[in-house]
Amino acid sequence: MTRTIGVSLKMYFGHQRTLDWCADVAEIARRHPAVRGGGAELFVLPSFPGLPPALDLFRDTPVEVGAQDLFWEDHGAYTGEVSGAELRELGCRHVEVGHAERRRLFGEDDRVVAAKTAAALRNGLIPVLCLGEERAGSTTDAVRTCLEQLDSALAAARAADRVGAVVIAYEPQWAIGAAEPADPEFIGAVCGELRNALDAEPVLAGSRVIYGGSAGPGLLSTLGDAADGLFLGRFAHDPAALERILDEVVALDGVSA
Ligand SMILES: O=C(CO)COP(=O)(O)O
Repeated sequence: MTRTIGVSLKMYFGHQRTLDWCADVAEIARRHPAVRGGGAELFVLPSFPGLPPALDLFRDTPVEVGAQDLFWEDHGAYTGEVSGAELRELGCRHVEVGHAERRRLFGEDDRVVAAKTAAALRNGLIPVLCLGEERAGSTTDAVRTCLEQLDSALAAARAADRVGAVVIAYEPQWAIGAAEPADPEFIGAVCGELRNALDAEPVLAGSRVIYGGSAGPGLLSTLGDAADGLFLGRFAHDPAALERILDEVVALDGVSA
């Protein structure tokens, strides 16, 4: 199976460090068997100014580049915003929508998330749709929250008849920025239910369910096939850590082959 491995650099790095990190990851991607053999699909989300140089640095690799946010309109008097149309024109493939930090710090609510998801799909971008419960609780509660968020996030795209493949990043909010990820069994149970929901809808064919929230080396091996991959933050800042995760993809492929 192909594993989807995404990295959001959030606002951690300055410009030069972003370029150095992308150059190191491009070098790993050019030679790593997980990427060369198609076992891992890698996408990277730098800050907006990092997009054009990152697209250049990854040009001769299969690594996809995307943005951490977009505006819900495509053109106009929206000072400071960046449209999905421009991201697509640049060559972006993915765009993140609904991250817990945007909800908490920038007041993005379900309506905004739905409008941005529709804008992504309308512009041919794959939304990396972040879903997750605020507080740790039962898997039943987590699944219910995620399914409600998924339904609400897709509402505007459905109304416009523009639903397509998405990457769902299941990110329990309480596990973001923590020392450890959520319990692998818990992750597997929630991702499994999200997978069932996606499989029930042919318009969502090709969608992926990946896990984020203090994910790092070692987690993928434990999860096995319970998730389609990982959405990484801090624990991918060292390119060597990302390489170890790609090594895990190779080992898992060996196991399931
Ligand atoms: O929010 C995340 C990815 O977007 C996860 O971040 P951390 O892995 O740093 O907790």
